[in-house]
Amino acid sequence: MAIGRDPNYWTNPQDIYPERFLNSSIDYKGTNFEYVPFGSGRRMCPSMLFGMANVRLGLANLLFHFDWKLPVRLQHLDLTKDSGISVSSKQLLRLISIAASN
Ligand code: HEM
Repeated sequence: MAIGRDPNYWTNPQDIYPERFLNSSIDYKGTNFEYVPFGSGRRMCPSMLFGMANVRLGLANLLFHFDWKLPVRLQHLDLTKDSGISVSSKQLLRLISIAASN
């Protein structure tokens, strides 16, 4: 089981529910061991800040320039995991982009 999906620490861990992080004290910086996207301790990712800046910059640009829709209902997304060294989805996540009018 992936650390970030342990039901001992997360309510409905398989659900897509980003709001779970609102008003939560859990962050990604390596001291909350139920959520360690960059690892923790002396071997944790040395590029955490660079990585976060790039994720935020890319995401902000995509959200600024496009409106996004799912082709299926959120509940119908197939979240089956692929096997491998890191967690990824077996099915591609397909989205519909609509040029924003800003
Ligand atoms: C969002 C982007 C990134 C994520 C989620 C991420 C995540 C991780 C994770 C989980 C580890 C293993 C930590 C551990 O063993 O405890 C790691 C290690 C590492 N990452 Fe990243 N990383 C990201 C971006 C980057 C970038 C952009 C670079 C380089 C420019 C980088 C360089 C490294 C290096 C060199 C290590 C090995 C550190 C060591 O073993 O001492 N990472 N990263």
